Amino acid sequence: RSSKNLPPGSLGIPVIGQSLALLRALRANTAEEWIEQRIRKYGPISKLSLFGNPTVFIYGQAANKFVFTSDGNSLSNQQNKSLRTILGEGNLLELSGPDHKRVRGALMSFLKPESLKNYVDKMNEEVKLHIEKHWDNKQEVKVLPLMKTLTFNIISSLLFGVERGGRRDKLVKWFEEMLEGMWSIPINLPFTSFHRSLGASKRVQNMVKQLIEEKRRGLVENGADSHQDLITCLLSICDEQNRQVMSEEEIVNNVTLVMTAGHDTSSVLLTFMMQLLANQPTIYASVLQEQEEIARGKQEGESLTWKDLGRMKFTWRVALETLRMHPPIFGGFRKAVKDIEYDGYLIPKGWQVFWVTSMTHNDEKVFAEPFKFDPSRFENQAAIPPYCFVPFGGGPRICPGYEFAKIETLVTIHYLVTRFTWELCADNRFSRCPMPVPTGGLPIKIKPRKLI
Ligand code: HEM
Repeated sequence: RSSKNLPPGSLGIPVIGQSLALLRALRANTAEEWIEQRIRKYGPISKLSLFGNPTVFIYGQAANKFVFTSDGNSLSNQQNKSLRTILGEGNLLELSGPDHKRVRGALMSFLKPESLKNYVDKMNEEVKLHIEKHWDNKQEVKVLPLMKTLTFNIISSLLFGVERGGRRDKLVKWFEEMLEGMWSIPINLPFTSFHRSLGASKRVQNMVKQLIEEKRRGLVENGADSHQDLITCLLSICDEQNRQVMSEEEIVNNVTLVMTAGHDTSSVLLTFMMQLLANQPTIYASVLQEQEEIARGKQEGESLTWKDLGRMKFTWRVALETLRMHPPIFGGFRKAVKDIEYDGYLIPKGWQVFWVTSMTHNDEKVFAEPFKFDPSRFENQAAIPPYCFVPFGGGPRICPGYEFAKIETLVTIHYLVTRFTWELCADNRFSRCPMPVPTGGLPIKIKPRKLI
């Protein structure tokens, strides 16, 4: 045991600790203040108890670097038990060392920009169909639920090759049931939400197994394109001995993870972009100008291309600034694999380490006037100190869906901005559950617009 002391703070009431206080603050959207208060009381490093585990909260550039770059020998990934059971033990979040590298490498072979650039057309088609079905001829829409539908459909089509129809409808229903219990207490009794979620997860996983079988047949019998979707791609990746790099169970677990990790996050980003654009007329005008220039160069019905996305520089800066101010992921946990000394204190083996995204995002030493919406901060991203802008995390576990999220965001905003004008019907408040949810799911009044 180290001679260092534990950080200041209290572990609170057994089991419950400070979990309810944090959850209450998240729901009231005062979690940042709640954390500021802790810092004023205990300083930059403090102990508390969250979700049944003793925890050390740390923040700032050095803390982020420590969390994101520590290898599995000092900090391992720490997910709650419900999430782990529902997604399955072979999901990337549970893996470390060579297994993490192997599975992540396989996922990246589909999610890297060089592969994804071939799917802009497909993304484009999903977005246009979504707008025809849910936005055209409407006066009022709720943005968040629609963005969830859209991002789910994009994932179904691009990653699983499940197109519109009965199968996709079933998948979305089970998937939503599965999500409900992911952050629940892991008690498996017939009336608990964890139990319902586990049942839904079985159905989702069975469908993925069925898909795997179909894709395997497609590859063997019909010589299908190995890059037609994520599942086919994962089935085709082999090592030097020609053995499949990922087991079937790993494919099932990771396909379910990607569905979960890529769905809410992107829909939250799109929703807050719509809100911020409605509140920022000058920025909205610049986004519109950029998008109209691209739209004017297109024939009727012509799809956006990878090159077009490369020209949407200002729009992407707006997305980055939205992520700075409203990061979908509030923060996360790691687990100390051994006793660790950090900043003069002891983090004992088995304790959690808690990091919070907005601590550096709202730090005026890093981002001047942090509460001002200013996309120009991202004109020179290299000037932002490392480990300070972390909506996608950092280090070896940095979000592998970054490029996927970027493409779907740019394509969606292109069509929404060029085809509609909108005004907000509710206030700008939101709560976190744990993703940010704006009042009423962000209802807006929309009007169609023509290209000028
Ligand atoms: C705006 C959209 C998104 C945001 C803000 C976001 C944020 C994050 C963050 C913060 C992490 C790291 C968590 C940690 O270090 O503990 C992460 C990991 C991950 N994300 Fe995303 N994400 C987004 C979109 C996506 C998409 C579209 C996909 C899939 C297509 C995806 C798949 C994943 C996966 C698989 C991991 C785990 C990586 C690992 O452990 O190595 N994400 N994401």
